[in-house]
Amino acid sequence: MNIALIAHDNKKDLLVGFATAYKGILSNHNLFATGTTGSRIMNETGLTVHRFQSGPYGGDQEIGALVANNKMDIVIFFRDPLTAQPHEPDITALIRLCDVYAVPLATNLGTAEILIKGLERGDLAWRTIVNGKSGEIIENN
Ligand SMILES: O=C(CO)COP(=O)(O)O
Repeated sequence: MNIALIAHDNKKDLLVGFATAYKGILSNHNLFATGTTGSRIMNETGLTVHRFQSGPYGGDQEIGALVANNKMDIVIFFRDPLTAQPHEPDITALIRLCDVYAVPLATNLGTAEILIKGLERGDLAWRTIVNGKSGEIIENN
């Protein structure tokens, strides 16, 4: 499965902790992230992550494009609800596209844990059936 990992600055520690805790599961999948989030996950967990632009420079939109092409299976986006972001329209657009395409989206730790445990249990196998085998969208991740 293709999994996007994104966190705003105040949530990056939380996402790195999440990625560390679930490294065993995440390492079986293709991971994608916005720029700074991806760097931190790679440096602090050792996981391989394909990095897009930083969020304010278009990273959310790049991930949104994959969602719109049904090539992203899960989005874990720990957004910061207490801090205004300069690229708020991009954030809203990504969340909207997840809803348009019924892509499982977790915006907080509680939901992310349920999602990752469901992934491990095979609850998301329907996505492979619907979309075909994922993982070939970007070879050099
Ligand atoms: O701003 C972001 C998501 O909206 C995250 O971007 P970075 O991972 O580059 O900090």
